[in-house]
Amino acid sequence: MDGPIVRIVPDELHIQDSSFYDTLFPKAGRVDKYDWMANRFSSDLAAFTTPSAHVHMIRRKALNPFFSRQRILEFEHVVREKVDILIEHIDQYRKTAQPFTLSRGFMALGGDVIMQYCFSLNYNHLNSKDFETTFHEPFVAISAAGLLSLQFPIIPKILLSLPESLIEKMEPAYALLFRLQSDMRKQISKLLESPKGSSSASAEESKNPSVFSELINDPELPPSEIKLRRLQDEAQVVVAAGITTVGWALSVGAFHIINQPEIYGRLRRELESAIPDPDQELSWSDLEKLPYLTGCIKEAIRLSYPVASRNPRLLSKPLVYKDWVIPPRTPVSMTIADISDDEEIFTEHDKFKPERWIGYPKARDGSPLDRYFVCFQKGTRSCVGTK
Ligand code: HEM
Repeated sequence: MDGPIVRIVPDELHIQDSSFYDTLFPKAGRVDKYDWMANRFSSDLAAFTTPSAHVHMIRRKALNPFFSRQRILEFEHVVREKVDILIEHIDQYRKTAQPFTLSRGFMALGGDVIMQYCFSLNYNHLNSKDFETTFHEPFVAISAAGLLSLQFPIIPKILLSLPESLIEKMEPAYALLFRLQSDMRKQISKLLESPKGSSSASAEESKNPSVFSELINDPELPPSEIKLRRLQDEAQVVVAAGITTVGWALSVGAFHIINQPEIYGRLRRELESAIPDPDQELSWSDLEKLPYLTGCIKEAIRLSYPVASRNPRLLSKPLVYKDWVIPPRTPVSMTIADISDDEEIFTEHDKFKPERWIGYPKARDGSPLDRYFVCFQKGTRSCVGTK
């Protein structure tokens, strides 16, 4: 097994060449996913799992407005409220000199923010004792089951036919997942039953309408797309995709910053000079202009390896790679970690080096380093939650 192209399973090729990423994940044109992989998380009707580029486009178009920069900025005050709760708890641990697991705090934060945004529901994981309750365990259990389901697609079907109480005994982490699914079902059913154009009672309670209360009223979505099962799949994927990625990136970033006094000191100095009065908050629009903070965020995401699996794509046109021409619709994959770990691009790739992102850095091949920041993937099927 040598060279940049490897046939990793009988019908799939894998390419290891960072400069080819933009070609396999283009910004336009028909890019299908591999249908063999669609149902491994038992949510085959979500935009993320949809194999067909055409159906994906319909689903993605409906999701995009909720994740625009403007919409996220309007929600900033809620994120701050939740962050303040986390900080209060950390302060208590500090005062009482009690150890605690910071990564659990970040998972709780991610869960509370995303459930509030998507459903106007407050799961209040941030106030569970020692952040005991988070979505971390159920989503890890789903990911592990997903690997098995990929090879044995019968498994999710069998699991889904068993009583929930039995599955909970086999894997207790599923208890929280079932609660989440049941809440989503109830919430979506309530929204579906409410007259078109009106928002649900729970959405009214919130200062912000929720993603799903609006999605259901999207006039451009065909009726077949506004069905309970389909919306439940979408909700589960949005929640799963957002919580563990963000929670883990924050944990990895905090680990490196806390353990390296030089990095901690430089970040602190940048923040202190930008926020001379700690009672005067700086908005996200101002924070994102701070170069060292931005470098820390990018390194945290790069080194958290958010999506570690390979990502096969099927393109409708022949793919030309060096001397090879790959026939249309051949599943071809690349893996984000291969690019994030490419020593030719990120020297000392395993080191947390925020300064590598400062200024307008270039990779050795002369392209902007940002070209190789592929943690959100690229092109038509890249992450919807980048803002
Ligand atoms: C550090 C943060 C995050 C990273 C690094 C990340 C990374 C990714 C990647 C690599 C994909 C493509 C996966 C694939 O196709 O196999 C993806 C898709 C997706 N992400 Fe994220 N994500 C992050 C945060 C979020 C957040 C906060 C949300 C929403 C609350 C979100 C929602 C989604 C959705 C819905 C998709 C599917 C998009 C589609 O197929 O059109 N992600 N993400």
